[in-house]
Amino acid sequence: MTEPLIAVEHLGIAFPNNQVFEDLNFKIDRGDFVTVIGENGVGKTTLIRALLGMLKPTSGQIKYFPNKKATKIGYVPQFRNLDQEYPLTIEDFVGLNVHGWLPWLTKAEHQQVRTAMAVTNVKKIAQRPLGMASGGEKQRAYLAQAIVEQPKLLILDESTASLDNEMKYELLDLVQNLNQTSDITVFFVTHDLPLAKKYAKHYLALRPGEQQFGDMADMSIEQLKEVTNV
Ligand SMILES: Nc1ncnc2c1ncn2[C@@H]1O[C@H](COP(=O)(O)OP(=O)(O)OP(=O)(O)O)[C@@H](O)[C@H]1O
Repeated sequence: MTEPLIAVEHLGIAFPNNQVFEDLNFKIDRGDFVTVIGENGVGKTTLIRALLGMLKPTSGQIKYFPNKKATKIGYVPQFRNLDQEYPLTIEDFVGLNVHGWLPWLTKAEHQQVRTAMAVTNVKKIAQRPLGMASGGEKQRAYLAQAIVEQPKLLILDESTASLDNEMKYELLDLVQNLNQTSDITVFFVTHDLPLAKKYAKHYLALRPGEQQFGDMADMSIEQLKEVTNV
């Protein structure tokens, strides 16, 4: 049996007076494209924070293969409009996620930034201040920033919410391309079931106190709705 990228085993997470997860179990295989669906407040963001190592489980564990350090994670947040005055260019913004030894970017690191911009289709607008970019361009810049250090896992946290249809599909086409060509495993949190159905290979449906993990091919959109509604 091949090793997964991440295994979540008997995970429990509790806040004061709120047990979000009690016994959550699933695996993310290398190369997978997993969508996470569930009602508001069921714990999707909490799960992301735990995967990123920002929240300590109250029980159970998250195992990273071969180890946590080698399992670099890129993160694309939900779209929020940045101020037009936001001064950094798209190229500067993507470069923020390069953590080299020197305080400035080396030639190789500049090349890394250019590669990330090329595959996310923002290279032509590299010198545009990020605040002046359109919604879709901003999300593509976030995607470029998330992949610039070649993560193994890319987490999309409702990254397509508030984008219009064309931009949503454009962003997810790029993500699918990265998934298929660059050894990037995708963990996509969304409320958009048609989008999840089109791109994901597996789904993780969260409900209070239970979860269901399965093949997306086996599920219709109606069935996806059923497994997430309480
Ligand atoms: N730091 C915290 N302290 C206390 N309770 C919290 C904290 N963070 C989240 N919660 C609670 O944990 C539960 C899960 O929240 P979470 O944000 O993970 O849900 P979600 O599925 O991402 O929701 P949404 O779809 O609305 O984004 C909620 O009841 C929330 O109020």
